[in-house]
Parts: sequence; C-alpha cells; structure tokens
Amino acid sequence: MEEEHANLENFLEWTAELGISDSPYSFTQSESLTRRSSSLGLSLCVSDFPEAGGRGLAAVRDLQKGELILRVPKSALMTTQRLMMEDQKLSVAVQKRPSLSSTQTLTAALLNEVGKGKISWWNPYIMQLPRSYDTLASFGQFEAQSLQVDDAIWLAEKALGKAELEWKEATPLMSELKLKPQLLTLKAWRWASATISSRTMHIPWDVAGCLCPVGDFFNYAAPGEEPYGSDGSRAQGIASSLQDSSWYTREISDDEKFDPNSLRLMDGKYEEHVGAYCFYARRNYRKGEQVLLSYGTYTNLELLEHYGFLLNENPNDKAFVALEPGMYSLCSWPKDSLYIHKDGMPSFALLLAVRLWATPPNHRKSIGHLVYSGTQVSAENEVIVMKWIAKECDVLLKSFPTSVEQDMLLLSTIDKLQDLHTPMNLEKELPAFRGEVCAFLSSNELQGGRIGAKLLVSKKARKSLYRWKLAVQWRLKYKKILLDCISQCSEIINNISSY
Ligand SMILES: C[S@@+](CC[C@H](N)C(=O)[O-])C[C@H]1O[C@@H](n2cnc3c(N)ncnc32)[C@H](O)[C@@H]1O
Repeated sequence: MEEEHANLENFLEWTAELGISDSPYSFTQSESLTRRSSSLGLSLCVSDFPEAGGRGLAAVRDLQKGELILRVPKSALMTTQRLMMEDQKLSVAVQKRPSLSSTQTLTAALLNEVGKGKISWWNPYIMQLPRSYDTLASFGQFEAQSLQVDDAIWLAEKALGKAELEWKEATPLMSELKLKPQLLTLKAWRWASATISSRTMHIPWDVAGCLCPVGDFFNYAAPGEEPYGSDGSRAQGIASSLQDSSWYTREISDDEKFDPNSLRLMDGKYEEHVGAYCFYARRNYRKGEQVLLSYGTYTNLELLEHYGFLLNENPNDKAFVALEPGMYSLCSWPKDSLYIHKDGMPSFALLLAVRLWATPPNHRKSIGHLVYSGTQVSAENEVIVMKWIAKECDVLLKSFPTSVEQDMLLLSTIDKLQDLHTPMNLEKELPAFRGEVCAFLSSNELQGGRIGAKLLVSKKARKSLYRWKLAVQWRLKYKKILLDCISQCSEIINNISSY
C-alpha cells in the first residue's frame, strides 16, 4: 500500500515535469508559474471511488461546466509514432510489417516498453497500469457461458478468438524485438490489448489512439446519465469517447450552436492549436465529487466488451429479440436499430417493422407512409404488435436457464462469497444452480467442501468469481429490460382496450 502511494507520488511528479497540468490558467500563464511537484492539486486529485470505477479523479474545488481541468501535452502521450522515434529497433521491425493493424502495432510496442522495465522512460506510467482486466476478451469459457444470451456468448468468444489471432499475427514482430518469454504469451498480449482497449483516447493521426497519462484516470459516466449541471440546464450532445471522436460539453460558440457538428462536442479531445489533450468539466462539480468523462455511447454489453465493467443505470442499454426472417426484409433499417430500450419501450424502428409486418400484405403499400411517419396504423394493428413483442420477450425469458429471481439470489450469494470470511458450500447453498456452480468450481479447481478459504489462496478463482458476477449482473439487467417491455406492452394494450 505504501509502495503504491510512493509510486503514485513519483508518477504525479514525473507528469508535472512533462507539463501535464490541471491548472485552470491558460498555457502561457501556467508556464510562468513556479515548477510544480505534482501535475494535480489545482483542479483535481486522485481518489478512490469503490462504487464507481475505483481509482478516479475528484474535484479539489468547485468546478464550472466547460472549464478546462486538465491538459496533457503531445510530448506526454504514448503513441506508436512516439515509441518508434525513441526506439530504432522497434521502428525497423514495425516498418517491415505493414500488414499489422495500428492497434496490433501499439499493443506490441507497449509490451516492448514493458520489457525494458525500470530503464524505460515510460516506467512511471507503466507502473500505474492495472495488473489485470475484466474485458470480454479476458472471460474464460465458463464466464462467457454465464452471460446466457446467445449474442453475448458469441461476442465474448469472438473477442477471445480475435485476441488470439492478432497475437499470432504479431508474434514474429515481438520475437524480432526479443521480448522476454513471459511477454510473448497470449496472456501478456491479452493484458496489453485490454490496456489499449480500455485506456486509449482518440487522436487524429493514428486510429490506434494514444495512452494519455493522468487523462486515463477519469472514470466513465454515460452521456445522458448526468446531463443536468447544477445550473439545471440539460447538456447538449451525444457522446464523447476515449476512442470516439464525438465531442461533448464545452463552452459552445455561436457558430457551433448552428452547426450540426456541435452535437459532437465532448469533454476531452486533442487540440492541435495548443498541441495538447484538453479535458473540460462536462457539468458543474462540487469539491470532492468524482469528475467523470464520457467515453462514448455504449450498451452494458459494449462496456463489458471494451472496458470490463457495466453501469447499474445505463440510459443507453438495450435488449434484442429475434425477429422473424420476413420482418427484416420488410424494412430497410439495420438489424441493430431493432431493439428494446432500457425502459422496456421498443425502438422506433422495431415498432415500425412490426407494425408493417402486422398489416395484411395487400395493404402494406397504401399504409406505408403512416408507418414510416411513426403513426399507429389502427387500434387492432397496435394490439397485434404489442402482443407479438410481449410474446417474443416472454419466449426469450423462458429460454434462459435461470429466472430473474434466481439470478438475484445468485448475485447475493456471490457477494457473500466475495467477503472471503464467509466459507460456504456453494452446491448446497444454490441447488437451483447446480450446473453453473459445478462449472465455476471445476473451472477453478475448487470442488469439494467449503470454498471460502480456497478462494483466499487462489487469485485466479477470485478473478473468475468477479467476472462471473459481472456476467450475472449483465444477464439480470437484460432480463429486466425484457420484463419491462412485457409490462409496457400490456399497459399499451390495456389503454387501447379501455377506449
Ligand atoms: C480509463 S480507465 C479509468 C481509470 C481507472 N479506474 C484506473 O484506476 O486506472 C477505465 C477503466 O476504469 C474502470 N471504470 C471506469 N468507469 C467506471 C465506472 N463507471 N464503473 C466501474 N468501473 C469503471 C474500468 O475498469 C475501465 O476499464
């Protein structure tokens, strides 16, 4: 703990030397200030937020919406270009392999830097990186299956397969760089690619993005999740992203107000004219509050995929029901626009597609304009639509091996287990989950007897338990969206019938 603290102090001093600053003053003013021993302290400080991302950044004073709160100069950004400039061997090896993607190259370059240990110029930064991640690519077979929803299991398996393929393709590059054997493993590759996936920020000159010391300490809030500043105004815009070029709140100029692109304002971006990554407060913050950044608009599954966490309340979450093949061909909307919103309401496109499908084929052409304008076709049509959507949700819910109530019980048991002092016999505690519990125990070699003490000694099992919990939390939220959809549909049917 003390060592961690010393590392952080050392890191903040190093970042101050690089010109990273949370000074509210403009560049020239701040440059003339006396040399600082920490890059933070004037607007932000590092703090722990166990319920919202762990380590993050807190306001050290009241912050105003739109205020500049952190600047990271270009020279402090870890990019492939920068790493190649510093390392001739890396540069030669990379140039021989133009077929590797930018992200593969940055991943290999990061591992190359890690291999240098203390002599790496980037060592103070590397020491601050998490030791492990919970992105979907780090889910094992058991954890992936625990997601229960076919599309989600498929995505987790695809993420793992992709990491493996990219690692194989990049291995000749890493071998030429003579990386230590432990850095040539798939495990090391998965760590480095999760670092890139969860921490890089968008830059205009490299699609792989950059690693941004201190800037990557900001935890995430969904766009739309906290749109109200303490001034009560609703912030404009959609998302920003660590890796997305859509910008969020900032002082909006008159020109931008009339420009549709003003919807792409964000709370952090690389600004060419100052040669730095600049971060702005997306709303007013009180002293002590966590200052959050929007990395983009993500469903919970996408957050899990790229960042290894999910939000309790995610306004952008969605659930999907399978449509009949004929329905897809009836409309020209992309499949991913046909979904159920977090509050259980069918998306606009889903509603339209089902309304059209519920209309007799010989009438579809004549009522097409009504459907496309979003108007109900008729009371009968609407009842058919709502009944169909509710039935599909119900069929899907019944196809899962566990119910909402059972998942809630499982989650509270996992919580108890995470408190390592509660030894328990999982098989007895959770008879309804025999298969799942057995799979957890056998994938972590924990069979037989009480498992509290065993978890204490097995780091791998504790990580698996945590990822299992993420998977169960995710599927529970998914099922709740389906249940809410059934309620919404029933309410609409009742309203129609009462007229
Ligand atoms: C860019 S880093 C943010 C800083 C990070 N907490 C740290 O200590 O380095 C992104 C990671 O922080 C965590 N994170 C960010 N926002 C979160 C949130 N709202 N809830 C839970 N975890 C979050 C996730 O692990 C994510 O991959």
